[in-house]
Amino acid sequence: MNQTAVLHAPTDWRDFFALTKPRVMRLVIFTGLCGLLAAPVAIDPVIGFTAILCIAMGAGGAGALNQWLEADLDAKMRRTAARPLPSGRMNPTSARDFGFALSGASVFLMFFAVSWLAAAILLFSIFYYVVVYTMWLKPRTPQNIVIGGAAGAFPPLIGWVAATGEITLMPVVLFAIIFFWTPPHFWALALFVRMDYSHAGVPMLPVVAGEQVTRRQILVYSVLLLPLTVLPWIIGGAGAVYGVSAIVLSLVFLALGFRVGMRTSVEDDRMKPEKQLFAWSIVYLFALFGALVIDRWTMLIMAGQ
Ligand code: HEM
Ligand SMILES: CC(C)=CCC/C(C)=C/CC/C(C)=C/COP(=O)(O)OP(=O)(O)O
Repeated sequence: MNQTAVLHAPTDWRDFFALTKPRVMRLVIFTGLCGLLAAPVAIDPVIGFTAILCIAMGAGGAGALNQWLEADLDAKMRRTAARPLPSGRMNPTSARDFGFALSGASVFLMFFAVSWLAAAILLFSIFYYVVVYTMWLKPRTPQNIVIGGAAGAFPPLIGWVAATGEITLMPVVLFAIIFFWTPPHFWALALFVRMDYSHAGVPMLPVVAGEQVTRRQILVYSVLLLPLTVLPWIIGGAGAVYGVSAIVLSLVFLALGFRVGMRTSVEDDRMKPEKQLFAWSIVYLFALFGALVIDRWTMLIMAGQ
C-alpha cells in the first residue's frame, strides 16, 4: 500500500489506543490508584472509580498530544518510528483532536464528579507534560526529565486529593518519591538508546554530558531514593509493612544503581546492567506503591474495621 492509501484508510482503534502510551500509563494509573487507596479515608467507590478513570483519560490524552507534537521527532528514532503518526497510519489532526478531547473530558469529569482541586492538579499535570516538558524543556536542556519529570509525579497526589479533598505532607512525599525516581528510571534507558537521541538531536544527558556524568547522576538519585521512600513510615503516614518493603526494594535499587553508576562501558557493550536497572525501576515502583496499599489494608484489618 502506498503512503496516500495508508493516510486515507480509516484509523484502527488500536492506533488511537497506542496514542495514549498504554504501557507507560499503566504505572501512572496504578500510582494514582494507590494514592487514592492509601489515603486515610473511606472513599465512595463510584467517586473513586471516576477519579481513576479521569487520571487514565488525562494521562492518555496528554500522551496523544505529546505524540502529535513529536511526530517528526519520533520518525527519527528507531524506538518510536512505528508509532501511528510517524508511520503514516494516522492523520495528525485526528491525533490532535483525540488528545484535546480526552484531556478536556478528563478535567471536566473530575471537576463535576470529584473535586475542583483534583481537577485543577490534573489540568496542571497535563499542561506540564505537554507544554512544559514536551514543548519547552525536552528540546532545550539535559535537565529536561528532572524538571519535566514532575508531570509524572502528580497522579498519586491527585488520587489522594480525590479521596481526602486536601493536600497534606504524605501526598507531597509520594510526589517526591516519583520525582526522584524518574531520573534513574529514564537515564538507565537513555544510556542504552542514546544513539537514537543523538541522531534525533534531543539533548538528553548521555548525549550532552556523556556517559560517565549520567552514571554518576543515576547513582546520586538512587542513593536519595532510600531515605525518601522510608519517609512515609517515619512521618507516620504508613506502617512497618510499607517501611520494611521500602527498605528492601530501595536497597535492591541502590545495588543496581551502584553497579550502573560505577561502571565504565566498553566497546560492543550490551548494557545489561543498565537494562536491568531500567526493568527494575518499573517493578520497583509497582511494588513500592502496592506495599503502601497493602500496609493500609493490614492496619485496617488489625484495627478490626
Ligand atoms: C519525564 C519523565 C519520564 C520519561 C522521560 C520517561 C521515559 C520513558 C521511556 C522513553 C520509556 C520507553 C517506553 C517506550 O518506548 O514506549 C519508558 C518506559 C516506561 N516508563 Fe517512563 N518515563 C518517565 C516517567 C515515567 C513515570 C512517571 C512513570 C510511571 C509512574 C513511567 C513508567 C514507565 C513504564 C511502566 C515504562 C515501561 C513501558 C513498557 O513496558 O514498554 N515513566 N519511560
Ligand atoms: C496525569 C498525567 C497528565 C500524567 C502524565 C504522566 C506522565 C507525564 C508520564 C510521563 C511518562 C512518559 C510517557 C514519558 C515519556 O517521555 P517522552 O515523551 O520523552 O517519551 P517518548 O520519547 O517515548 O515519546
